Amino acid sequence: MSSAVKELTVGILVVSDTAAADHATDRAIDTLTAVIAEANAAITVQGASYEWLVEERRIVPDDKLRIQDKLRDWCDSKRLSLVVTTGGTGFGPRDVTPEAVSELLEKPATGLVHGMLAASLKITPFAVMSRPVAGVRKETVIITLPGSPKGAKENLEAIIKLLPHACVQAAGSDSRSLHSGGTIKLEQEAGLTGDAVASARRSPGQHDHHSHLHESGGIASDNAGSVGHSHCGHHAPKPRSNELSGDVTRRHRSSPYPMISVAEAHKLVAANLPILGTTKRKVDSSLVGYILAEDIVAVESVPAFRASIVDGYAVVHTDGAGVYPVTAVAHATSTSDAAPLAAGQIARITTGAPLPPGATAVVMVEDTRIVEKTEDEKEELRVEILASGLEDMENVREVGSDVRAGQLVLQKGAQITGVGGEIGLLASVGVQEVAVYHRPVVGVLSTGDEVVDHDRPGELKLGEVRDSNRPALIAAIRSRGYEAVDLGIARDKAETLEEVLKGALPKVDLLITTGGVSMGEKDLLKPTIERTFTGTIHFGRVAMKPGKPTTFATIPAVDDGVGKPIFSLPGNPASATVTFHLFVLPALRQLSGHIGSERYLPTALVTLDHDVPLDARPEFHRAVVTIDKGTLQARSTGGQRSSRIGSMEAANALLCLPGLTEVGDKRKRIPRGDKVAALLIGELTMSGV
Ligand SMILES: Nc1nc2c(c(=O)[nH]1)N[C@H]1C(S)=C(S)[C@@H](COP(=O)(O)OP(=O)(O)OC[C@H]3O[C@@H](n4cnc5c(N)ncnc54)[C@H](O)[C@@H]3O)O[C@H]1N2
Ligand code: MOO
Ligand SMILES: [Mg+2]
Repeated sequence: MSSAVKELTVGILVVSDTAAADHATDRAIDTLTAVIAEANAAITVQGASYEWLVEERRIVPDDKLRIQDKLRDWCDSKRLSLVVTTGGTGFGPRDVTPEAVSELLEKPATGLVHGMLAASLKITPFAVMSRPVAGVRKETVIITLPGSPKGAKENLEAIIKLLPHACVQAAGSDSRSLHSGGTIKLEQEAGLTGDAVASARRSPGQHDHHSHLHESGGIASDNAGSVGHSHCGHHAPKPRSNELSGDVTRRHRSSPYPMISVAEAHKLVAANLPILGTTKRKVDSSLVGYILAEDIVAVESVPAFRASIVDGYAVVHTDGAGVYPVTAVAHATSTSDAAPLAAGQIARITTGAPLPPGATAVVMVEDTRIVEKTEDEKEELRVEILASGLEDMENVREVGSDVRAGQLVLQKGAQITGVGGEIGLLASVGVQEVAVYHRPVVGVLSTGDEVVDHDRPGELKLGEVRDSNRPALIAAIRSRGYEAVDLGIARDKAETLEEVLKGALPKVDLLITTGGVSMGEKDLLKPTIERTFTGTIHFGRVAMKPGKPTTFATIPAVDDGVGKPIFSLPGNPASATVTFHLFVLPALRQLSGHIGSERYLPTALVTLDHDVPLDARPEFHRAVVTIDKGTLQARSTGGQRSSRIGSMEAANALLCLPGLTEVGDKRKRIPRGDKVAALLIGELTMSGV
């Protein structure tokens, strides 16, 4: 495959004892990756277009041999175009980077050193305390940057515009290190920790994420970017996934997807969902779950007439206590001209009935006594009013006293709940149709040669697995009021997957697939999304258990439609259901009009009924939360292995447990009685019921 844009591959080597001991302390990789990504716009050298591609990131201690080892690998074997080191350039006894680099350089590049120093001196006189070196080894340009992310950034920015020229020259015109866009390097290798440092390819303006295993597994606060189409004029990143060729020796041996935190994943989802349109719907029970796309004002007043609040007698309130003739009867039916009431008269009236003209209050029947009846005893002729000191309009609902015509009754963004209040309100004020946000239609696809329909008769053959993900997810989707389209099972063949996705995408607003997202050679989803559908994979690994390979991608809009979000969830059944509740449900809620933190399921602090062990990764531990004398008590559902769908049985909460890396290895369990945050995924029940 050839392309006009050639790649200049980059390695970032952080030299720091501190960062090597705890990768979480490193900020340089993110900073430098961002500088490089920003420099990517329109690089041309001798008429050819290039782009930077950060292919290696590594953290090593201040150790000359370790530094040199990496440099030899990156320059001699991997033939990267550029290596930037950061750290170890000071005067301290452990600062050895310039020495380590100098010994390996074949050609020094004093000009680059001058450029960096001159730029730094403009900012701080302390630049003289830095000892940068730069030069060429084989086809690779190497530069050393100071250790502080700020200093490293300033130095790199000072020379980055010139570096493409230096790299192209160092490589020779058709060097093997200038890869055509779209090719994958076979030599790509694992990061030092696998998780902590992974290579990523990003286009300018896109965020880059490397591991933050220490970050909380909790829910992102609502500071996501604007919601819109996924391709906002940026060109898509180059595919990172395995090739579709099926050649097992060409697959990755470490995941090319950076491990990001749950909070980062939430932000990426929120920022990359499309906006679905609005639609008009009748006010009836089918409106439950929809979110209003307009402010609603009352068409009519409630009550529409002056109405009695009680059963009793309409009176002129100034008449006071005494015996009065009953001159009329007012029932709660539609009557035209009711007979007017004069002072000294009363009229029998029922709750909700219109007050006769002239009446100014109603006395409850309990506060009256019959004085005289008709001969057949069917009607009352005279009644004694026992109550005195009545107020004007006592026991009367004035016209519009509940809601006035024209009054705002529901605001745009309000959800029509199954509790009934909103539908009742709309119905009462004469609103018969409302504009609501479209509710996403969700396609659910299982993948895997081993997966068979759950209701297939007969025994399972060796290796076969009944499809539990599809029925479980479809049930979860429908129970939340969204339409689910059952897309069946796709076999592990690139063409099949492609065909199924092509057929399904136009029919759905969001697609969920399960299986085939990890490291197996039959894990075809990521390459199919990236290569066949030119989709963008926003993340392909999340620091969480279960659900590590959770993948979120968007496929660009075709014609004048909107882009389609795809969640490729892990095949393991507990992983699929947990990640559905954690990521997909908030996405569905956002698509259907929930804004801000409302898109997330609620969380509450719950008290542990027993000790809970911690995992290395932040864990979403399935639990049953019950209300016990007003407090929330949590009990684990037992074995939490990702394959065990039984861990979701009866679960109504996911305990958000920190990873061991976050709490320090000493605290291996959270003791009984401690409170932890729990994501409430189901209804709460009373304990002992
Ligand atoms: N070398 C590595 N292997 C694995 C890693 C890793 O990081 N490196 N991650 C593991 C984790 S964590 C998970 S989770 C799984 C995810 O696997 P995939 O998403 O690729 O899913 P499959 O390989 O297709 O299947 C996994 C498992 O789930 C069963 N499955 C699949 N679909 C269904 C279904 N619809 N209903 C019921 N069960 C299903 C399937 O038979 C497998 O047993 O990868 C680990 N591997
Ligand atoms: O992340 Mo996987 O879902 O633990 O088994
Ligand atoms: Mg797999």
